[in-house]
Amino acid sequence: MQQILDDIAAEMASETDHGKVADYIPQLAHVDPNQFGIAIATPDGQVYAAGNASTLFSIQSISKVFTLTIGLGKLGDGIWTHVGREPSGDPFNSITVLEYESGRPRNPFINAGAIAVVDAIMMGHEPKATLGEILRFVHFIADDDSIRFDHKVAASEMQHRDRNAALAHFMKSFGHIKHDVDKVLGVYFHQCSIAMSCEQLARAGLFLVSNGVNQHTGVRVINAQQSRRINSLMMMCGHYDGAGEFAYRVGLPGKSGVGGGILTIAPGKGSIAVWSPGLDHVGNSKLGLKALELLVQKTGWSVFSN
Ligand SMILES: NC(=O)CC[C@H](N)C(=O)O
Repeated sequence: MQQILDDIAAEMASETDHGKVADYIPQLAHVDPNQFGIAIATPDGQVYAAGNASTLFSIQSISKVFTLTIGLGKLGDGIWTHVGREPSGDPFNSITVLEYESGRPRNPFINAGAIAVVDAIMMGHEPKATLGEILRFVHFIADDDSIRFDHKVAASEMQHRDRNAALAHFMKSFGHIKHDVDKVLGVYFHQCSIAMSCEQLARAGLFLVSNGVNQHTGVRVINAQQSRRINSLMMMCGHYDGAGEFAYRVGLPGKSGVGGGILTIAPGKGSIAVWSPGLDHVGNSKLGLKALELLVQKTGWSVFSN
C-alpha cells in the first residue's frame, strides 16, 4: 500500500496542469496550487500517507458528510423532511431547481441542502452550541482533539455570502429554514472552514468503511443502515454535476470540497483522503480525481467490481 501511494504521489508531482484554485472565497485564493497529499486509513488502524498528507487544508463541502451524519443521528429519517436525496446535476451553489421544487433542496451535499441540514440540527440553539457540537463530533470520529475551525476562512465566506444568503432566504420564504439566516450561515461557513490534513480526514472517514463502526477504536458512530445510506448519497451526489464522471472514473462513494480535498470510501477496505487545491471546471480537485482513478486501477477497489 505504501508503495502504491508513493508511486501516485510521484506521478502527481510530474503533472503540469493542476487546475485552478477557488478564488471566490478570497482566503482560499492564497493557497499554493503545487501541493498534493494522499492518505489511506484502514480498519486495522493503519494510516498510509504520501506527499503533503499532514498539511492542513480547508475541508469545505466535505464537512457536509459530517453534518448529515449528525442530522441522521439526531433526527433519524426526520432529516428527509428538510432535504431530499436525489442528485441535482447542477453546480453546488445553483438556485434553479429550488424554485421548481418549492424551496426544498435536492440533497444534503449541495449548498442549499447543507444549509437546510444546519438549520435542522440547530433545533433552537444558538450558533455557538451547534458549532461546539460539530467540532466535538469531528474530534470524536477522527480521534483527534487538535482539529479546529479556521476563523479567517469562515469570516471570508461570511463577507462574500451573497449567493449562499440568497439560497437560504429563498428556502426561508418557503418555510424550509426556521432560524435566522445569518445565524444558520455562520454555522455553515464555520463547518466548511474546518482545517484538516489528509491523515486526519482519512481517519475521520473510517466509520463509513465498516458499517458505521470505527473498527480500530471500537466506537459505533451510526447504525449500519445509515452508514450505507450516507455512502449511497456520496456516490450519487458527492460531486454535484461531476458525480457521474467520478462514479465512472473512480467507482466509489466520494465527497469533494472547493478547498481541493476529496474523501472517498472503499467499503470494507479503507478511507481515502486526497488533496490538491487546483480544481476542475465543476469545482472538484483535478489531481485528486486523477490520483483516485490511479489508486482504483492499482488496487481494484471499486463498488462495481470484486
Ligand atoms: N463545494 C464547496 O466546497 C462549497 C462550499 C463553500 N463553503 C460554499 O458555500 O460555497
